Amino acid sequence: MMLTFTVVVPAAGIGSRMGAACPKQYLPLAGKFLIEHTLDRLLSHPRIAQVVVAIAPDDDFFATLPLASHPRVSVIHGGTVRAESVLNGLSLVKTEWVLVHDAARPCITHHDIDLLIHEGLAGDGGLLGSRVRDTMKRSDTSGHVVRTVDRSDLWHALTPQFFRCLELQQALQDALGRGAMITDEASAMELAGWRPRMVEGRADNIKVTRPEDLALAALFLNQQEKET
Ligand SMILES: Nc1ccn([C@@H]2O[C@H](COP(=O)(O)OP(=O)(O)OP(=O)(O)O)[C@@H](O)[C@H]2O)c(=O)n1
Ligand SMILES: C[C@](O)(CO)[C@H](O)COP(=O)(O)O
Repeated sequence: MMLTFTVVVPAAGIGSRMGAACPKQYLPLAGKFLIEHTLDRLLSHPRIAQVVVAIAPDDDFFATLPLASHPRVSVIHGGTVRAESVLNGLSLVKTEWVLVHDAARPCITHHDIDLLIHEGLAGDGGLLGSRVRDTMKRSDTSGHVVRTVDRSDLWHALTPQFFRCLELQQALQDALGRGAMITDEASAMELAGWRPRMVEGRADNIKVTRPEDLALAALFLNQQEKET
């Protein structure tokens, strides 16, 4: 019997760095809304049984999308920070393992999802990442370079991130309770003493964050279509 999973999609952000008139997940991208690309990629994966989308309490747009009535899509209200949105989403998860994937990452591929599941199941779970390619610098508060940082084991943390649901719930609750700075699920799991696996994924699995990212995401989506 093939193990299937739920994906929690945090989609309750406002996209402040995008500076658009609407939250970035609802910006047009390659013929549909950004979030529709992300959800289509997830729902078309054979091992994804359910997608739980965490939307902002005042989001009345998601309900207008055809995907809102998809039988394998559930909706819940997100929180004021991403970790709260994820935690709310986890309350609807019925599978032992859960993936968490940003709504703002539409270029995720099935191959990378398969890689993450395979590696994550062998241990405490894991996350997709891409190795840093540039020379890395640390600056001081005045914006002057302080020193060059050894990049040999530095990664960009991506999503999906993949963990046992109960362990992730506990780790997020503990981290939020301690007021810890949690920007991804792995940081909560690390704080709880787990050792998430870093799984090298595609660097085109970008998070659409700033205006210039939209054209890049369109290019990557188009390129990926040609690869299939
Ligand atoms: N309270 C929040 C904040 C963010 N997110 C989601 O987390 C993902 C990654 O966060 P980010 O790229 O930072 O999105 P925003 O918070 O919307 O962007 P910004 O920081 O520029 O406002 C996004 O899909 C976003 O919708 C969420 O569900 N709940
Ligand atoms: C989870 C994440 O995509 C990992 O890189 C990222 O932390 C989410 O974006 P944010 O700007 O940190 O909310």
